[in-house]
Amino acid sequence: MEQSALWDRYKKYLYLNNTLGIYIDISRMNFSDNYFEEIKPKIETAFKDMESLEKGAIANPDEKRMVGHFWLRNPSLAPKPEIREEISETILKIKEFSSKIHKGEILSSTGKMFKRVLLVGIGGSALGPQFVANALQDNDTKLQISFLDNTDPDGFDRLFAKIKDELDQTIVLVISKSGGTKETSNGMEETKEIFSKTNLTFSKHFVAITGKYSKLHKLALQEDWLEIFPLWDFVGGRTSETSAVGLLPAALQGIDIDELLRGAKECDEQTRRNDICQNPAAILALMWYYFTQGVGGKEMVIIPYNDRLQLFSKYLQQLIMESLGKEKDLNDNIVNQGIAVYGNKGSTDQHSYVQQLLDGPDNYFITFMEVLKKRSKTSIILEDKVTSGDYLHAFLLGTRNALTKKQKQSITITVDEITPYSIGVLIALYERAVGLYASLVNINAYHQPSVESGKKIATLTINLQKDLLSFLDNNRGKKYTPLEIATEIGQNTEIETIFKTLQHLTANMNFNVEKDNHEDVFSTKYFIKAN
Ligand SMILES: O=P(O)(O)OC[C@H]1O[C@](O)(CO)[C@@H](O)[C@@H]1O
Repeated sequence: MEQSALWDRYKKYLYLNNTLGIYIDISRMNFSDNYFEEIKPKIETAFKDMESLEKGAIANPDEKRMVGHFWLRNPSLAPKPEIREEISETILKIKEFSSKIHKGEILSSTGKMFKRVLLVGIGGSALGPQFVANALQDNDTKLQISFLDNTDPDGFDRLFAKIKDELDQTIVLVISKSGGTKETSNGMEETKEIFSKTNLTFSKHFVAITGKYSKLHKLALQEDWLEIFPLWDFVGGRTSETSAVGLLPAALQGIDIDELLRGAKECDEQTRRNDICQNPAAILALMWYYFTQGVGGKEMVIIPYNDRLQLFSKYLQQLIMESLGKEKDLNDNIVNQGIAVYGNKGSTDQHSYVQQLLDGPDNYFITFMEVLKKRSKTSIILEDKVTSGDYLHAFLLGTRNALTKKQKQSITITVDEITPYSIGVLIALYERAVGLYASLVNINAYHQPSVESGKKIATLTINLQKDLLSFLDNNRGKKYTPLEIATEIGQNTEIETIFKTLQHLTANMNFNVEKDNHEDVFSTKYFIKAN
């Protein structure tokens, strides 16, 4: 398309909202001029689905629960008075608690002011807080934040070494909606251990954010933790950033959570509109739908030209892929829906995978994210009339044009600046776009039926490890090949798992499993020395 025709298309389709401080340019997606008209009946059904969701319909049939993350930023919309009260009370409690921490009215177990937050959580219980911290935390932050979002022992050690001198001034947020996620409970136990090794009373540092009556809730009550904040059934992990999951860590860091909530609330108001061209979430969802033809199997590359948005793609990866990656549609047909999400930041990505985007397979569309205000002070002039921010701007336009020249499609989202408000807007925008897209392709965006399968197999592996350790322990001094062990414990079909578990055990020192090296790795014998 000629440059002048592109400009006409740009003007025709630019979504611009001064209240939200956002522009969405879809002119470089190749939909036809009658696309919105043709798709109207479908998106109108999606609008209706969303409306009933907001009114409290059971939108998650297998889990039999409501989906109400929108109520978190506008409690008056919640369908029941007790929900409204609980949401408002929790926001108040978060603010009061954080203010007491900041003023030193709540002190650590050693009577010191808290300086650090350690967040222990995974998936939706960490990705939002990580994204928001990276976007909004500055040097004047009230409390520095770190994260444990895995069950990697080396990861634990590295982080504990980093914060060990300030452990007595660290507040630990253990976040788990279900209260039973293994990675999180392992992180919690390892953190407790570090506290007790340092002779600190952990309970005076630990705060739980979890569902009522969950295992974690009971434990926090029983061990008399510093505080407990609620999570509700109607908030899914990946849409929990505007619940205590996101608000408490943000408030502790000194981020203005009222502004974050206001951004999300005002974005919800705009994305509730039934006119496609006035609804930024509908515009996004319809672009995704246009590109995937409603059958998925494509890639969405998110490239923000701003370091603060670097974790946005990681955050969206869960929001989009856990919501839209589904085997079956709502009528039980096998559809294998999904859009793969990846990205990092510009212009860094220009020096990484953009080469493939330009020359490789044509199975993706890009969302460029532009932030108009590059800095809060004036910049040095690097060369005649040019600053570093001008280069950031130029690289975005350069890459975008280079891709257009190669017939690659892209959306560009522009925000005025990165503030708690604009971050709230972006979160609500994508939450709603995901919901609308799910309706368009007739899937349930609010369950994750298959994530359990990996967890179940992990449990079987752990049980197998226990069995083989008991066997070696009961036969100390005797040496066995993996196959002999498998036969002895009656698990011949699990030979590969047994082989890999033996390799894992001998590489670690915990249970004294040793091996006699043999040149045929499968004939190597394993044993525990006799006492
Ligand atoms: O907050 P929880 O219950 O610990 O769950 C953590 C994450 O695990 C999942 O349930 C699935 O892996 C995610 O949906 C969720 O965000």
